[in-house]
Amino acid sequence: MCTSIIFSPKDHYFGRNLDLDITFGQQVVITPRNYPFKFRKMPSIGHHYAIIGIALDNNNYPLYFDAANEMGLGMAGLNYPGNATYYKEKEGKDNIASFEFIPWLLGQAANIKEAKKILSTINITDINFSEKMIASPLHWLIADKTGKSIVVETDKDGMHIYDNPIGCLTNNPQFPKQLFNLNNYADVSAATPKNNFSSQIELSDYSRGLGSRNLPGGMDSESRFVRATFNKFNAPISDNEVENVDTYFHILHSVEQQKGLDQTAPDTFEYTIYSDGTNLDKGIFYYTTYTDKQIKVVDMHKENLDADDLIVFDMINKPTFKYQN
Ligand SMILES: C[C@H](CCC(=O)NCCS(=O)(=O)O)[C@H]1CC[C@H]2[C@@H]3[C@H](O)C[C@@H]4C[C@H](O)CC[C@]4(C)[C@H]3C[C@H](O)[C@]12C
Repeated sequence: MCTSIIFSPKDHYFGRNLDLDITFGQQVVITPRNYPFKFRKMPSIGHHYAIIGIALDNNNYPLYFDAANEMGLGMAGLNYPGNATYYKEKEGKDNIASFEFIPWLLGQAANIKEAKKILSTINITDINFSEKMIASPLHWLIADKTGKSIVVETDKDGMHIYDNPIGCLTNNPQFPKQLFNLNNYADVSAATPKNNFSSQIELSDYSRGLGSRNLPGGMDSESRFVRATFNKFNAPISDNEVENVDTYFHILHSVEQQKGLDQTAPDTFEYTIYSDGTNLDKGIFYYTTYTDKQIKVVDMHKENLDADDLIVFDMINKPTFKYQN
């Protein structure tokens, strides 16, 4: 499972937890403006917005999991099994394979308004990247530096583009159902609850935190959707980049999956491989990994964004301890 959010305390931070039971050898990849993006059914784009994010560098082709461009538009693909449907090529449409969707949109759109325009002519096709790497069933959270976000789901009945009023996405079920489910948690609060149970019974607030007792704690996607949304909307807001980045990671880590809790096969467990976030206003990319919670930083503007070759950084995974004696 995965969780993606946009958090807007002052600047806007967009990214995700990537939860899986296998790792692909992903890296931090910057695609500079003059890297030629090739598409299976559309003409190449020789000049485009620069992009930073996590990708699998497959023979010099960036297969992005999540990314943001230099204009402050971000996009993440999350598993959507059983629902995601990709279509046959359609005449008169821009036929884009699911693995090309992130480069196509982030290469050309500066914000949600422009993304919606591009989306109106897209047909997401069922073309596989290769025989070994078949199309993944995904849906996408897309957000910009105004704090707005949308969700794109390609279901059996066609493509849906939903405005996302809460800036959060996990996995199944469909986004409108996830949003509706929040109604069940209207009584969850950061404050000490009042006794609405009965005025005839005396109840005591024997512990702090009783207002959030009914937050769902599971690893499942509905629980993470509710928890991430509650935690985000109750998070402190600061003027300070370091404090805001720190809070952003607290939100993502509050829904992270510890190894051993989500079994996918005998002796195999899904876990949060990495958490990342881009400051959409400044083009600064931050990440942590399961084994190294120290926040790592890659500033896209410190690189030559007019280059034509991918710029790749290995993810730092080594646990860091600060010994005090
Ligand atoms: C599995 C990842 C999503 C994480 C997630 O939602 N996990 C939940 C698993 S589950 O529901 O609980 O089973 C997705 C996100 C981006 C995906 C990758 C990107 O789309 C890039 C390529 C696309 C190729 O078609 C397949 C390999 C791949 C390299 C994808 C592998 C995998 O499907 C990724 C890594």
